[in-house]
Order: sequence, then C-alpha cells, then structure tokens
Amino acid sequence: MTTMTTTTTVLEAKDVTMRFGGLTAVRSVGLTVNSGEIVGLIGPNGAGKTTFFNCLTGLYVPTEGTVAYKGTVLPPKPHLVTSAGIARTFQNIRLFANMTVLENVLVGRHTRTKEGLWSALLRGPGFKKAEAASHERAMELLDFIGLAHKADHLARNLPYGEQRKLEIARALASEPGLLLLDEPTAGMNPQETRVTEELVLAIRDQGIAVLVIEHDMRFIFNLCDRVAVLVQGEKLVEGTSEVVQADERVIAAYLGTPFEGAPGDEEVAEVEAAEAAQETSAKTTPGTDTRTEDDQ
Ligand SMILES: Nc1ncnc2c1ncn2[C@@H]1O[C@H](COP(=O)(O)OP(=O)(O)OP(=O)(O)O)[C@@H](O)[C@H]1O
Repeated sequence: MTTMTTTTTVLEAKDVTMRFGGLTAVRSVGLTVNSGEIVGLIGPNGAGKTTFFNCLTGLYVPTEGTVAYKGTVLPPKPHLVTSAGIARTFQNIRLFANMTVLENVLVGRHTRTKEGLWSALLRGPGFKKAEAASHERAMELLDFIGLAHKADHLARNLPYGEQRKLEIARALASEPGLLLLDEPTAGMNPQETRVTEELVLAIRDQGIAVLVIEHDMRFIFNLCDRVAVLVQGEKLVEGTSEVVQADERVIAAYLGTPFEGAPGDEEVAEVEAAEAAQETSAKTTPGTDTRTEDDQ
C-alpha cells in the first residue's frame, strides 16, 4: 500500500507592500510556502528581504496586503504570529547573553505554556508539571542541535556558530509549523555552514516548513525546493534552483547591470521623461531659463 502525503499551504502572503515615507521597500509581493518545503528568498543588498520577513512576522504592519498562516489571516502582532505557529531568527544574533543555553531555549517556550502569572508565582502543582515538561522539551531541542552538553553554559561563552544554532533551538521551542531564518550562515566558516545545512534539512524532516533568506548561493541552491528573487522590492522570478540559476535577469540584478523590464524601470523612465520635458520647455519658453549668468 502506498501512503499519500498531502501538501497544504502553510504560508500565503498576498500583495504585500511596505512603504517607509516615500520609499517602497516591498512592492506587491506574493509568496506561498507549502508543508514539507524549504523556500529561499534571495536578492541583492537592500532588495527588501528583511522588510518582507518583518511584514510576515508582524514586526511591521504592511501598508497593503495580507499574510495568512494555514488559511487564517494573521494580525500584525509578533506574539500572535508566534503563537499561531511562525517562528523566526534574526540577521543579528539576539540571544540573552547572560542566561544559560537552557534558559534561552526555555524563554522560547513561553508562548506554548498555558500556566498563568499566579500559577508561576505560587509555584503550584500545575506550574511544576508544566515547568518539568518545558525543561524536558528544551533538553530535547538542545540534543537535536547538538548542544545538550552545554545546557548550563552562558550563551555568551558559546562560539559564534553555536550561538546561531541556539537561536534556531529557541525559535523551535515555540513549536512552529513554519520557521523563518534570516541569514542563518552569516559569519560562519564553510564547516559551520555545512552543519547548518544539515540542521535545516533535519528541521524540514520534522515537518516544519522553512523560509530562508541567505546570501550564500551554494546553501540556497543545495537546499531549497523553490527560490524567490527580490529586486528593488519586487519579486523578479520564482522557481526551482535550476530555473533561477538559468535566469539572466537574476545575474544582471546581482551585478547591477540594467535589463529590460527591471523592477523600478518604469519609475526611472517616468523621471527621465519628466526631466526631458522640463529641459525642452526651458529651451523653448522664454523666461523659464533657470541658468545663472555664470552658467552662460
Ligand atoms: N525601518 C525602516 N525605515 C526606513 N527604511 C527602511 C527601514 N527598513 C528598511 N528600510 C529600507 O528598505 C529597503 C530594503 O531594506 P531591507 O533591509 O529589507 O533589504 P534586504 O534585502 O534585507 O537587504 P540586506 O541583504 O542588505 O539585508 C532599504 O532601502 C532600506 O534602507
């Protein structure tokens, strides 16, 4: 007998736009992540990747568009997004440096513990049971990332690569269905990068979908089932690693070479046309010459 695995949509971002004053950092981006998938989000510096992540996780309220997790539109509030089932790591390490490795993971569990403030303060039987279960799960996660033997070390004393792994364990502690990783291998040596690749595959094998921003193309193309490319806030291409690697526009965007239909081209053309029109009218209309006597 064959078993059928059904694919479900875990994340559905529709027409997400984020403006900061006059700057449109993300323009009408749609993205879907399905169960069992590792999806990559790449693009040159300043393309809007982190801004898009911030819209997905409720850190930013998108100017337009919606983000749904397993069919339910999420309110743009980080704690509600986490309790719904989306966890993330950040580009820069955000551990509690003076807490132990274990405590850092336990912090990540707070959205999954139902015991309230009074129960915690009175340390009643319900609280003790929940605390023991949290401790057990946190140790399981440390075991999973290979840091169980360092559970009582201070986070700040871990080598860089292990700090990044600990961040992932803390994110996993909220029992997510989708994990967002923002440059998980930044600053890592090739060996640490390979270990992180294995870890991401193991996370996916546990049934957690992964969306990852990464500048390391080898990492992206090795790992991802699908890759979306953002350029100047717009999604330029989306497809398998092969499709994306073969797309000349992607290479051009990375090299900063102009190409036909590039995001932002329309705006540039409009500005150029307006400037040209202004120049023509200045030349033909007496009294509109803005040159100074020195220029002439
Ligand atoms: N809070 C903010 N206020 C104003 N502008 C912002 C803000 N956050 C990001 N931006 C701008 O939005 C654009 C996209 O930035 P973002 O950090 O999302 O890009 P990125 O693709 O993640 O870049 P990198 O790969 O360098 O991390 C940039 O022009 C950036 O300066």
